[in-house]
Amino acid sequence: MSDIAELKCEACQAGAPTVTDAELAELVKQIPDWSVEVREGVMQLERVYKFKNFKLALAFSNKVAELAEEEFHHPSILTEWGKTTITWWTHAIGGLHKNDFIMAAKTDRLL
Ligand SMILES: C[C@H](O)[C@H](O)[C@H]1CNC2=NC(N)=NC(=O)C2=N1
Repeated sequence: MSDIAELKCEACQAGAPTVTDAELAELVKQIPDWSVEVREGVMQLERVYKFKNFKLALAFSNKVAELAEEEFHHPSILTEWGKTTITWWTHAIGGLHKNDFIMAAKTDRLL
């Protein structure tokens, strides 16, 4: 499979399908450091990035925020001392769209 970090997010509206189980199984292979979580019935992608202090964690959070604005797809970003937790899902469809996997792969590239 080609590198999904090279793809752009596509427009996604309510009614678009969430990824199928087969698609999920293929896509997660490209983002091995991410875990799939289910919160209140909503499937999400999550990764915790570790840093040496708060300032470095915040700098990374800000880079992710810039990426989110570029692609107009936005994560949950939790900045703490020494770590940033990024969570991707697609609010409009209450689950995972290919966009979320693209953004997870792009987030990894910001490190
Ligand atoms: C109005 C606008 O299209 C929506 O709020 C966009 C913006 N960013 C988004 N980000 C994410 N992660 N999911 C969405 O459904 C989403 N929708």
